Amino acid sequence: MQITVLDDYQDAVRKLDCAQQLDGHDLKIFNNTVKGVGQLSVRLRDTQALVLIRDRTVLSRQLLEKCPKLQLVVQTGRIGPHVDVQACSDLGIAVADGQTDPGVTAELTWALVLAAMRRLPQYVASLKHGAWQQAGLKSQSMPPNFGLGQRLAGKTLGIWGYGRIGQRIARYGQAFDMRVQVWGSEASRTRAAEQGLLAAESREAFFATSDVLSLHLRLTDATRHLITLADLSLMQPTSLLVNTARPDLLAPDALVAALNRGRPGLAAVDVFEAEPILQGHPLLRLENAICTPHIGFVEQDHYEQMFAQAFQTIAQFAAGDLSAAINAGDLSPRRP
Ligand SMILES: NC(=O)C1=CN([C@@H]2O[C@H](COP(=O)(O)OP(=O)(O)OC[C@H]3O[C@@H](n4cnc5c(N)ncnc54)[C@H](O)[C@@H]3O)[C@@H](O)[C@H]2O)C=CC1
Ligand SMILES: O=CC(=O)O
Repeated sequence: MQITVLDDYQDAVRKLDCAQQLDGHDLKIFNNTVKGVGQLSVRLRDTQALVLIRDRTVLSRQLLEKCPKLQLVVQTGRIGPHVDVQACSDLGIAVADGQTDPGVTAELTWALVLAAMRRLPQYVASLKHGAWQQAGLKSQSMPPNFGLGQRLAGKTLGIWGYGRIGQRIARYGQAFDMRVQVWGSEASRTRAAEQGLLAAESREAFFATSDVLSLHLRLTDATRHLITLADLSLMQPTSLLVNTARPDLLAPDALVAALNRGRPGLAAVDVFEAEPILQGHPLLRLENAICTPHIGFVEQDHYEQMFAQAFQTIAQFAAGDLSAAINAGDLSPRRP
């Protein structure tokens, strides 16, 4: 089979042990992202199995119709709205997705929380420049007391999106002796209350009382631009907003505007509207924002797990086994 891996922007796949599973197949790996249907269809003209990393490539009906040999789409992680599964089914293309480990993103989220609350990037940078600023960082561009950092114990952690990752975040928050509160659907709040957490009384109270507010919603039509500047403006000047979920959960430009107003006082962000983030993006310039290059899922063992699962699905498919396809029962008979 000709197997194409799109968006391997970290050039990771060739280095993985599990890539050996694809020996004997014609493997094409692209580590630059192209978005136009025209360019992508040229790239995918002879592809029979396609491996997608995250949701950078939109597989629209228009594109899929221009991929005459495509038989299988495999996502490393959950399929999202970027894949038109109905169009795949209509065209006889099997679609399979995989599990990511929620703990991997939860750990990165906590790395960001600790780094932001204790001002690690600033302390590390200042020490590298020869300054031993043990009594607090001093910089004209920082608000008063910014450089002293804040402890977690006794503070309130707010979680919106009490799913796989959100529930890990809650457990780790309890381990730091934080008061954990959940906002979101009635079901999420009920589940949180059953598990001994607090269910926030209102959206306003949730934003106003969370010292660390972490987003773990999925991006859907219902959650797109759900969080507004008005919500963020309710946060305290000492509070931290963390987004390792999706950028479009927030209204466009709301976070930068809110940080510029000092409410919340801090942000930690792993996901951006345009990735790679454009140099000169305001979030990269703001002293009170920590940014990482979408590495919530990036970790050695996790890469092996995600790709091993994807490559196993391809090997099964090549052997005629369709059991991993989420649309197996719905496939048009035009393709095997
Ligand atoms: N930074 C990174 O590398 C990674 C980011 N992610 C992102 O983390 C987020 C969470 O992922 P998981 O925990 O695996 O997802 P999940 O599906 O287990 O949980 C998502 C939560 O969103 C809630 N939700 C969905 N629609 C909602 C709505 N209309 N209103 C209120 N709540 C709603 C669900 O009830 C659920 O509690 C996703 O956005 C995912 O894309 C996931 C893995 C890695
Ligand atoms: O951002 C990564 C994901 O799995 O979602």
